[in-house]
Amino acid sequence: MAPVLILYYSRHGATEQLARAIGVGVEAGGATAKIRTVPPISSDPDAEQPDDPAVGPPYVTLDDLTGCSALALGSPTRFGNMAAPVKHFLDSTSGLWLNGALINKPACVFTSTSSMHGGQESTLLSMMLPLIHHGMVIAGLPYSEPALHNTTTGGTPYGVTHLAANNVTTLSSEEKQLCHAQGKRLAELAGALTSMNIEKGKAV
Ligand SMILES: Cc1cc2nc3c(=O)[nH]c(=O)nc-3n(C[C@H](O)[C@H](O)[C@H](O)COP(=O)(O)O)c2cc1C
Repeated sequence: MAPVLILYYSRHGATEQLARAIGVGVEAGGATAKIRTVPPISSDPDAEQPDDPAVGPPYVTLDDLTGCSALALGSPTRFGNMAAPVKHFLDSTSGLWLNGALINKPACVFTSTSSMHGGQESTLLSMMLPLIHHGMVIAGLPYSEPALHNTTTGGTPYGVTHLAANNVTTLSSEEKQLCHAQGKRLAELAGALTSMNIEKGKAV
């Protein structure tokens, strides 16, 4: 099966921690986790895309999206919404939309906030919208996951989250459990949907 793409933007490392923990769950679900990031946006409209980061995952390409069996998409919360670099990348995917390249692939979303009620769910919901336009199948987290009931930090049925209170990027035990569950669920859904081989069609 094609790899599960885990794509995120992270300025201070919290969203990256979620991405890596989801990757552990993906591998536990029998798939390969391919972790990628997006470049920051420059205020100079003529700026070239920077070289891949010296440390950490390389920048995503459109081929990474076309070639994945599933997508986990992560962003820090910025004013209750996804960060601009993530939206900027999504806005470059209209060619994939035209070709129906992502139709019927499962996807999940994840985010980090610095405050408990700072907009985790609104960010997650806003990140789902472009993926729904692409025809992806959104996978949240079911309440059969005990950590969803017990968490006093992050974790929502809309997708996994981290509460980075005081800028602490380390995941709580519940956040980690939910990341593993989310990654495993995504990998298993990718396997099931891939083997069903549903006809995809094109957007237009
Ligand atoms: C411009 C900006 C807007 C932000 N907006 C919110 C917000 O609406 N709610 C919130 O709780 N935190 C907000 N934060 C804090 C980040 O979401 C939080 O620090 C997050 O954990 C950063 O993730 P990262 O470590 O992956 O970069 C904001 C940060 C910045 C820089």
